[in-house]
Amino acid sequence: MKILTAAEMGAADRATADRFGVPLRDLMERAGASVASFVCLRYPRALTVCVLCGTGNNGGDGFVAARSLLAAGIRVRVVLLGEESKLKGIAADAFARLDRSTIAISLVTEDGAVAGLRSLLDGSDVILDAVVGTGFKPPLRGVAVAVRELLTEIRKPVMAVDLPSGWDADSVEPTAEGAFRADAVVTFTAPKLAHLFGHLTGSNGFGPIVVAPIGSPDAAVESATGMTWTGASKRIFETPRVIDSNKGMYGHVLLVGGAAGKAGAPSMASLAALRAGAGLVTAAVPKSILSTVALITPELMTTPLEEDASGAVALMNASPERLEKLLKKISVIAVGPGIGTEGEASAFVRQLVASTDLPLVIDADGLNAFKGQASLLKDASRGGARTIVLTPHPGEMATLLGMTTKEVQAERLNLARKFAQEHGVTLVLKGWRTLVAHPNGDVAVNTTGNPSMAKGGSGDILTGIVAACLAQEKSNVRDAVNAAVYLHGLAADFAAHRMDEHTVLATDTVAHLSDAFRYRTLDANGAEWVCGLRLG
Ligand SMILES: NC(=O)C1=CN([C@@H]2O[C@H](COP(=O)(O)OP(=O)(O)OC[C@H]3O[C@@H](n4cnc5c(N)ncnc54)[C@H](OP(=O)(O)O)[C@@H]3O)[C@@H](O)[C@H]2O)[C@@H](O)CC1
Ligand SMILES: [K+]
Repeated sequence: MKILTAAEMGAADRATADRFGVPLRDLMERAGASVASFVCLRYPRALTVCVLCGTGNNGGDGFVAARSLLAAGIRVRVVLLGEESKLKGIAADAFARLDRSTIAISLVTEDGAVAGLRSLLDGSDVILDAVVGTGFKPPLRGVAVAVRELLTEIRKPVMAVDLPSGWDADSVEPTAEGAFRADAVVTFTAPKLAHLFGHLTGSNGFGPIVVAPIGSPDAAVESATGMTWTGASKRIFETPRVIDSNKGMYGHVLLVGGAAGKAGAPSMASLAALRAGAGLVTAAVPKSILSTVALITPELMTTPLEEDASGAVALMNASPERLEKLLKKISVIAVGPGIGTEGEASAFVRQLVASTDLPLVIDADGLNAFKGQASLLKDASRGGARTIVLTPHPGEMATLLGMTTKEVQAERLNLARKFAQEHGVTLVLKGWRTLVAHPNGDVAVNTTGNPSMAKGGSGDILTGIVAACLAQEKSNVRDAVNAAVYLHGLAADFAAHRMDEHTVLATDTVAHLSDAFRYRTLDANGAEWVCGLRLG
């Protein structure tokens, strides 16, 4: 699923009309109807809905939604914010089609009249915000400002049509000064940048944002930014496995990590790789922790690595003879969890990365082994011809780039894209809205995950899931990594839903992977939930 700018959305709408013969009026009809359907699905007990409409086409969607809600047996009140004479084209037509004998319409043209809306809003079960959408550029002006202030005082759910009014559709910032509050958003055809980057819904940004199809064919939707949504890639894991499956078909993950006293990280990564569907998982860890790592689950195979004097993985493990033995029949290597930077560990990691053609996932201190030497990763990836996936958190990314974490966070999107392109790697930059930057410059934005993941072990679990997804989908690196990131956050969302977010452990996320794999993002109306956990 592509992510569009406001201009690209407008172009898609026009192309739908001009090249595919679907009148804009029909698009508006479907947009309004899909908003009404979502209200009925989300708020089945709503008896009265108030629709706040602007004078542009966003307001037009609101008029159509009002008509559809009435047809569904809901009492509807429409408030037009602005002069009726400003309505034009399809929005004016939609307004004219409202039956004033069944729908009460209020006109509000000046600030002084806004206070009078309070009882109307208080008496509604749901409020629809159809004031401005993708045609808006900040700052908000006119009566819309007073209405926004009034809404902050009213404790009724607000559902935004297309965008919460006041958000710039092209914003990649997490917050927007002066935007309407929203508990849910229904947008159309494709998400815009703000839908995936912003905290649009609820106090934490966890309310639903759904994308309703309204009749624009894929060929009419073009994006120049190369931005996509990770969730769409999860489809690759939604078809049942072939009936005569065997473990050889789902790959053999070799998890390399650990050090004396650091058995937890490789154990958790291995467990996650098994749960995420790898056919076989072997943990190669220093021999002094091998028996501890093996205890994580009996399905895990283990192989001992020699230790140096500090208890770290010794460089001799990367000799050609030892590597040949270690990597036999392996499909994906994940290196880094718990490996540390003591002793010979970093030299071992660099030697391993340089000595094999196998797909690699590099995490944690596996990444820190390349501090000041990121060009070695470029050499190893051979311009993207070989699969290397890096999974840094912002601090590890900062180390790789020789920058501060703050500088990385300020430029996440551009830095991730540039690094992936320049080094020919797939880069997973973790954090709120994890980014998956691909070697060709495309970037997928992830919308799952929550603050319960801010705990030791989360990164190790992701490493295991990425490796397992790659092992199962070796020829489809892009979808495998996007899906892994999405599934990891989704499993944590299920864990946080069932438990208090403070109490969720990284291994609880593994325990909820099954919910994540079974989850479907399409609702009964055919709308795609790009944000928010769809339950029931
Ligand atoms: N294109 C299509 O085919 C389809 C489009 N669809 C729908 O159309 C929406 C886009 O419609 P749009 O382009 O008319 O813009 P829109 O968001 O209503 O804003 C324009 C209005 O806002 C006003 N306004 C502007 N800035 C403002 C400010 N700072 N502060 C206050 N007001 C401000 C501006 O007032 P003016 O500047 O004229 O005084 C004008 O009245 C899109 O979000 C989707 O919902 C769907 O039906 C599917 C088919
Ligand atoms: K809106």
